[in-house]
Amino acid sequence: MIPKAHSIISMTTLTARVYLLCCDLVLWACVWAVLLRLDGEGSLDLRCLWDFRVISWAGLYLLSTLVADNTVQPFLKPWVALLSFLPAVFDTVQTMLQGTVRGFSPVPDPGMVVLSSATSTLIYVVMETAFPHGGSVKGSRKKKRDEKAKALLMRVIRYSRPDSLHLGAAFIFLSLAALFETFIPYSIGKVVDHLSGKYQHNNFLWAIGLMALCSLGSSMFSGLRGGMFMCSLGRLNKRIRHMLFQNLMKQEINFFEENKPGSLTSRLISDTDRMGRSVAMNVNVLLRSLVKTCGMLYFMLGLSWQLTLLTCIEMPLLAFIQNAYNNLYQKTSREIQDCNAEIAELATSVIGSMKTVRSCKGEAQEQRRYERALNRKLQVLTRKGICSNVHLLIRRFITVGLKVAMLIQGRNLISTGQLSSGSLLAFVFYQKDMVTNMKQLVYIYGDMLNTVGSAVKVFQLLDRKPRMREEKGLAPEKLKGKLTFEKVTFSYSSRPDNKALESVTLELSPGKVTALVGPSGGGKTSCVCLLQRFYEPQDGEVFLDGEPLYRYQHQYFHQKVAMVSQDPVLFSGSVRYNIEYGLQDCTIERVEEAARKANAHDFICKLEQKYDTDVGECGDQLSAGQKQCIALARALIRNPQILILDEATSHMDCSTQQAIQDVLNNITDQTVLVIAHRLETVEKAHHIIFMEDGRVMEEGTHQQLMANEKGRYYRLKEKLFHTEPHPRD
Ligand SMILES: Nc1ncnc2c1ncn2[C@@H]1O[C@H](COP(=O)(O)OP(=O)(O)OP(=O)(O)O)[C@@H](O)[C@H]1O
Repeated sequence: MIPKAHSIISMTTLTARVYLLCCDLVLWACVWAVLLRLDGEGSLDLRCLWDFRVISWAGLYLLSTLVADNTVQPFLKPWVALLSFLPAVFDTVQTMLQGTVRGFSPVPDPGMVVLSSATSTLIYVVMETAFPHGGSVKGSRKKKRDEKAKALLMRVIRYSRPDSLHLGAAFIFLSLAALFETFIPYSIGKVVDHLSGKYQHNNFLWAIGLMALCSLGSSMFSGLRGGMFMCSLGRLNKRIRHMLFQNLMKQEINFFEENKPGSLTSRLISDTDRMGRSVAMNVNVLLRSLVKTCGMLYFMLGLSWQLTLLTCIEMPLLAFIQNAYNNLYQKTSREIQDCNAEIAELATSVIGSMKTVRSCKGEAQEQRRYERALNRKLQVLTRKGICSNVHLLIRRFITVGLKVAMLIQGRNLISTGQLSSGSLLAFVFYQKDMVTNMKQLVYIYGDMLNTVGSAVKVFQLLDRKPRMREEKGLAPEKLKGKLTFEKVTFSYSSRPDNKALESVTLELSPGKVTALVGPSGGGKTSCVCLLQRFYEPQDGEVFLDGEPLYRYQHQYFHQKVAMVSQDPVLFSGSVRYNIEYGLQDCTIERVEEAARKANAHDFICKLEQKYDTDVGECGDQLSAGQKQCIALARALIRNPQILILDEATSHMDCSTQQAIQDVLNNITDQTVLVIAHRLETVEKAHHIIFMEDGRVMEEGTHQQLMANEKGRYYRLKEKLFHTEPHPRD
């Protein structure tokens, strides 16, 4: 409170006030001088007085934001509002009490100015005490949240900049539609007046024509406006999704391990959609409501200022209730979003691993998990429903009460001849529309801040920088392919305490086949992952031809390094598409040659549409061995300098394995790394590295390692390779 109290009496506040007062004085004087010249009396009727006050308030409000800083503004703004409206309210109430309408001066009483200052100070102090704006932790947190939401909203709007042409056209159609719509109740009132008074055919026809024109115009421009906004929404959605997907593609593998596919797809699909809606839909409704409200206010004041005043009482009450409801709504919406992401993730993971679930008899357990997730969502939805109903009830109560008061006052005005029955009917239409519009205005603001919650998640993904060292674009024409691990230590981010590799030093030479062997969990696949730059080592470095891997250009590097894994991933599409994946302008001859080398050509030719046969979702229509053959062909077609086979032949039959062995035997200048449990492959490797517990334990040729009868390789060979073929191969 102390800094606030200080701001109330500070010199800055006083200077700003004096400055604004002077500006207002100039305005009063100008209007007064114009009036004196026009009618010689210098007075206005009540409606013009209100119009003038609204305009002067808007001007002073704008000025106050320009001349004062953030600390002074919260105090200055209520003062500006009071200074502008208090004299008009005073004149209006006095007129209501006395029942006579007289001329009103645009220049307020000096006492009124003092009263405005005193009242605004008092209101400010009371409000600050009752609802601390920035003083309390909760208050400042809410303020910060709102500011953040507004900043995000502005960012969403900035993304709509390329659609400014569409949005501009939409705004023109919107204004025209709102204008025509505003005229409809007025024209209905005129029709009723012509029917109830003395009938004049021409006037009646004119009124009917006006009504028809307004309805037609409103429908036509509404349609055009809707179409334009939908088009902008579609374009914005497409842009955001594309950018998001582009950024997702750049992320390191760790990111995809930390974020489940379900929640990422939810961000990509529903959150981008919600975010887009916050702009196109809400801005559409917001602008339409704003334009309509201004137009209707003008007509309503023209029909009866007393009834307009009654209508205006409803607004702050509804706004207050809506504000409270918006906070609750935002909270529950966030919870529902989380529940949806959880449900989607659960369903995706279970459906994606149905075979495992079935073989482990996990159906009942998964059903229970899914039901629990659904129940959580149901609870939040029920809570949301109850809040919404209570909110609706209170709103109805206020609306009905004020409508009754308005009709009683309308009846009084008709009996004193101040209002025609047609005008009352028109007013009732306006009032109904006005309340709906105002509700929409308040609701839309809340909903915009609310949908911004989705924007937060989308922007978080959009702004995320991949946690990989920036590549330096190295792409030498000639690559030897010498790979070296120098004291590499690495742990996965999900298990930072478990060292998958510890101070590993090894070398893979060009023209040689190196085999990595060792017990399960020894670190063989982790080596391969580092070689592929899926992860970065915490310590040490992996070099290719003496340069750290990260220095190489991404495209270049993956063109030179090809890998076939134990469970290769095929994409839904033809066999040919899968073999030439990522290559451009690849001839069928090259595809066939690669397939022949991988011993895949024969079985492909037996397929119904040969190379054009669809392999199904993830290659489901092929056997595991056939998938490995196609993956091998995909690697060989690239003619890579470095070929990695991670138990790549484990599902292949003996003849295929033999064919692969032939490929390996014919290696001349390529660097080949194999992880295999098959004796022949390992035996024939030029160099064998034995890994255990993330460390290199032994290395050498088969003969060298077998010479040590107490060695780990010897024992492993005895244990695993005593029968041929090995069960895993
Ligand atoms: N994605 C992962 N997240 C966390 N830890 C992992 C991950 N992958 C492997 N590990 C751990 O890293 C260590 C080395 O595993 P790695 O897969 O490299 O062994 P491997 O020798 O290839 O085993 P296998 O022969 O069974 O394939 C193990 O302790 C393993 O539990």
